[in-house]
Amino acid sequence: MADFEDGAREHLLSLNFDENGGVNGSETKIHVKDLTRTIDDKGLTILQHVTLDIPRGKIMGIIGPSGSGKSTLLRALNRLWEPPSGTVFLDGKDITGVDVLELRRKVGTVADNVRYGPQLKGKKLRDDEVHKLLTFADLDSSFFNKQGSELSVGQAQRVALARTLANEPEVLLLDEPTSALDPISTQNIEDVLVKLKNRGMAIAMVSHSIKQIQRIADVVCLLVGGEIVEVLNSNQLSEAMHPMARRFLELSS
Ligand SMILES: Nc1ncnc2c1ncn2[C@@H]1O[C@H](COP(=O)(O)OP(=O)(O)OP(=O)(O)O)[C@@H](O)[C@H]1O
Repeated sequence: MADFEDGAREHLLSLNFDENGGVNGSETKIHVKDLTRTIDDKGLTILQHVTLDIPRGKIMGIIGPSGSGKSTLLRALNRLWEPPSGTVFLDGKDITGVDVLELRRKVGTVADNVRYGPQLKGKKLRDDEVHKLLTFADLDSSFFNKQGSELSVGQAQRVALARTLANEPEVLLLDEPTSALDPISTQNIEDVLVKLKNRGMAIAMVSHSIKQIQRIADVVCLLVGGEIVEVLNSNQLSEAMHPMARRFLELSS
């Protein structure tokens, strides 16, 4: 990253991650088992029997058409809704048995808007740590004192990322994290995500950009109509069999 402070990267990467922390391809961080979500009064099924492993030290891209259940799936992973059937395990432990605040600290979601602006001070970080986290999210220190209403959508996305990282999560859930960013900021954030996964973080990222998935995801999961229809290594995307995956690939080339 061009204007990246060395100290900022070191600070964040020295937070809670395993110092031996290389990539461990096969270790499952989150295991989703037979998750279904229905909205009974509307007769809607949003997720159907979803079973999935989200590995530690990797980026899992989640793709699929609009309304296919991608965000709903992400939100189940830190109990933003409680599944009526199915189980989510974090490090092998059923998340319904984990204190919900502790769970959300470990499994951080980057909200797509920041209504209350940067309030990192409240997290008992020193000012210099706050500045470093903002820098890490490709923002300069002037954002420290800005209100949410003063932020552009893209700035708000980056502030949300900084706020989430301040909690030192072990799992990062990202719902179209760069949808409002210019290509340079997008690249900077992608660089950060790759560094975080290389230090052992498990990252699940919904993205409508196949090119972004090809750039930074290790594994790709395709959701169609609330069902997982294909899981592939991202470098094998061109071998995808499902017609929706093929169509996505065609349109993004
Ligand atoms: N609480 C709810 N009540 C009724 N329908 C819901 C509810 N939450 C989600 N839905 C519906 O479930 C489906 C899946 O929504 P979701 O936001 O998970 O899709 P998505 O794949 O993330 O879509 P997009 O790519 O457009 O963001 C949509 O049809 C949505 O309208």
